[in-house]
Amino acid sequence: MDTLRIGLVSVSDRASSGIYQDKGIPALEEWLASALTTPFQIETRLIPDEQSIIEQTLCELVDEMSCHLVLTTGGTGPARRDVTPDATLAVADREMPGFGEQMRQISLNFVPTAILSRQVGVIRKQALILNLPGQPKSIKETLEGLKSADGEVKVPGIFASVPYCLQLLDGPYVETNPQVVASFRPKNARRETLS
Ligand SMILES: Nc1ncnc2c1ncn2[C@@H]1O[C@H](COP(=O)(O)OP(=O)(O)OP(=O)(O)O)[C@@H](O)[C@H]1O
Ligand SMILES: Nc1nc2c(c(=O)[nH]1)N[C@H]1C(S)=C(S)[C@@H](COP(=O)(O)O)O[C@H]1N2
Repeated sequence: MDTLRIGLVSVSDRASSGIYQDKGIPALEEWLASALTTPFQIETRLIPDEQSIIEQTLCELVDEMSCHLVLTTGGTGPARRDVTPDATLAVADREMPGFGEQMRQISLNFVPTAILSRQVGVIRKQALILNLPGQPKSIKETLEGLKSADGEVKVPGIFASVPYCLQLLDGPYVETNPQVVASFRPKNARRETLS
């Protein structure tokens, strides 16, 4: 069985030039380690907010590194240099509008400025590419969703739908820790695994 390959792209002028330390990739790595119960490999890239560099990086991760999933963080807002969604759309074969819609829904429970994120989800070849905002805390918020103090899910995180999406793209069978995020797939798509 093919192992899940995940590309992580932190898009930040200041982190990529060393003005501050990048917290995006560590936050993504930490969250994935807590959420995934099936094996995965990671490729990371830290780049500035330059549309051509973002496009090249996404293409390299999907076309050459054969990633099944690419998560970006940063550069989704309205500022002039925020161009991650534009780069993502430019390399997309198809849009998956539900991901952007659901992320903004979730984020509105955390910050009123959630509507300022232009984040998108797209498919390029075999890969699902998702834009997350740049605030490191938004990574957990959008992937995992909103829970009450006793752990009850109030708004499901977008990662609930990622394993089934990857399956529909003929990618590996991915399972998650339900305490972090319960992945959902229709009954006829479920497989017994030895995990
Ligand atoms: N990679 C990162 N590591 C740590 N903190 C980050 C990172 N990216 C963003 N942040 C924080 O989140 C805030 C909002 O993110 P946004 O993507 O809008 O950054 P930005 O102000 O455009 O940053 P930059 O100038 O680095 O591109 C930033 O001001 C910063 O405090
Ligand atoms: N979950 C979550 N979503 C969020 C935020 C956040 O802190 N948490 N910040 C918002 C803000 S303030 C902006 S400007 C947009 C775009 O952020 P970006 O440019 O860092 O991608 O994301 C929004 N979405």
